[in-house]
Amino acid sequence: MSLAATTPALPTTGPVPASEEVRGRAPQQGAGPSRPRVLSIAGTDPTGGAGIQADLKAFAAHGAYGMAVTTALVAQNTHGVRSVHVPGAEFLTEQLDAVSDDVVIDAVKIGMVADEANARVIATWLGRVRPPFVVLDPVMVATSGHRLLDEGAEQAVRDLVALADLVTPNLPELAVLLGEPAATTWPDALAQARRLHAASGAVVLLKGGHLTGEESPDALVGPDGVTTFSAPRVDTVHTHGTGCSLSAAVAALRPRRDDWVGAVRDAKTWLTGALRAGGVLAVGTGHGPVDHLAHLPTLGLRAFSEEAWERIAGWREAVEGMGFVRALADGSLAAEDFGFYLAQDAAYLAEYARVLSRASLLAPTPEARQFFAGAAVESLEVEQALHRDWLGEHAGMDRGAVEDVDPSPVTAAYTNHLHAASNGSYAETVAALLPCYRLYAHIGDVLVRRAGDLRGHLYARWIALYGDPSFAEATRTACAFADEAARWVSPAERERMLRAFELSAMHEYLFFEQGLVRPGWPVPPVGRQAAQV
Ligand SMILES: Nc1ncnc2c1ncn2[C@@H]1O[C@H](COP(=O)(O)OP(=O)(O)OP(=O)(O)O)[C@@H](O)[C@H]1O
Ligand SMILES: Cc1ncc(COP(=O)(O)O)c(N)n1
Repeated sequence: MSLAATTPALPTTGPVPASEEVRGRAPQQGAGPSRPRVLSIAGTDPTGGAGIQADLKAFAAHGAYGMAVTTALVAQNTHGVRSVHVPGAEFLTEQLDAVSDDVVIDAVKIGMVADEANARVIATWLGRVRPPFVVLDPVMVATSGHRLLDEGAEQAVRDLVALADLVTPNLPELAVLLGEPAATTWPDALAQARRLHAASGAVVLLKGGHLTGEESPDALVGPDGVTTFSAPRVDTVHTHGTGCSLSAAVAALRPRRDDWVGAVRDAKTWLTGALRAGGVLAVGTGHGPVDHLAHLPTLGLRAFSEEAWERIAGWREAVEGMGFVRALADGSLAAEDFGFYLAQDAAYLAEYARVLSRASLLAPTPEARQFFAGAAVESLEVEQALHRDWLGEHAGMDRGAVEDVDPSPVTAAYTNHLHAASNGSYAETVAALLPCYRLYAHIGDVLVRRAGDLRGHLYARWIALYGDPSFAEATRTACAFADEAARWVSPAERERMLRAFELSAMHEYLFFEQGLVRPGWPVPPVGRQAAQV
């Protein structure tokens, strides 16, 4: 999202915040409340995409404490509105007073008011209880075409606009508020928004969702001019409740931002992500909702390492069944093939250690930093040295040649993937590193099982190393760190983690495979027949 034209910050309009003293109580001392307390005054949507239900999700998504007063009960779903029940002005007053007699309200968002009597109640309440930030979404007609505001109540909503700090009309609503025909171009809509601001004093957030084009622009029009917010138009039919969600997000953000520009910029960035993720929510068969929580970790998901392990079931089976692993288990693997494999493993571990170091650098806790730094040292010092000793002393390779061995294209592709993942987040880095632990520990088990009695086995020491309980323990720790990292990422990042894990598993397969299939690649010199290793 870019700011196409930026003007200086719009000042906060509206009278002085309601303080606790106004309500006859001692002001709070010390630290302020941990979250903004934000109220939605709106209608309902039992399918959860619009109205109060959407507002509460948008509040929560922005870390606000959400409250809600109901103007109307709406029987609706993703296809449209079936009927509307308005409990009435008296009950609305009781709800509003019940909240404001008890709770300090840091911001209020007003959506569907339903009828003139409700609008008048809200206007009276605002005159008495004036939250510091008042956002009005002048809901009139649902996307489905159903009226959500009585005909004849339009003047009452115009009066509410004059009491609001921010009003968020779409193009048809803007036209109704001005008593003019709807604008069909963005410049015409901006001119109308200027007129509404001049007539009402409220800052206008003009929404361009109803236009067509590559972008879905919005604009703040206030005393200091126009600030345009441009975001890519998401190709989706799931736009139910976007207006509700945007205005609620702005109300939730405003107490923690310096001005409306800051609040709208962040709310719009969030909404674009929520629109992108809405398609896979699978709520209803009509115009579905956006995913209000697209950016948040999902606490209910399974452990990452379990889900990832299941995802690679195919690769796992393929590795278990491959000729290289079978030959290693029954001892029939040619020394030359084993030598090539070990030399590539040494080349791989040198890079693997660098990515482990990067994981240590990115790790959020001392325990994780220590684990990955330790693993990097181990990779470099122990495993590489072991490989060199084995190759030099047992597999008959020249020690210098092993140290200099170039990574094969397969090895290079694997380590390039690891380095690329480590340019992402800590979570992605750990996810990419994990298959090396997990698959090796697994293959170690498979080898130990298949080889049976290791006495006299040509590759006994190697098999014993990977079947070692301490390696299994390190694998469990690495999984635990990956699971912990995954708890705090958004669904999109979790998907990147899974993809990184899956790609590493695929590279593991190819890495084993090159032990037997390596057409035309430079093979390090292997002189003598391997002694038992
Ligand atoms: N397809 C889209 N891609 C990106 N942003 C969109 C899209 N559709 C709407 N928006 C954005 O969603 C917000 C709401 O815009 P819109 O003009 O649709 O308001 P609305 O008609 O009041 O919404 P609602 O659908 O809830 O009635 C604006 O920020 C708008 O730019
Ligand atoms: C209670 C309520 N408030 C607002 C809307 C508008 O949302 P949309 O235009 O996306 O249907 C709605 N459908 N229901």
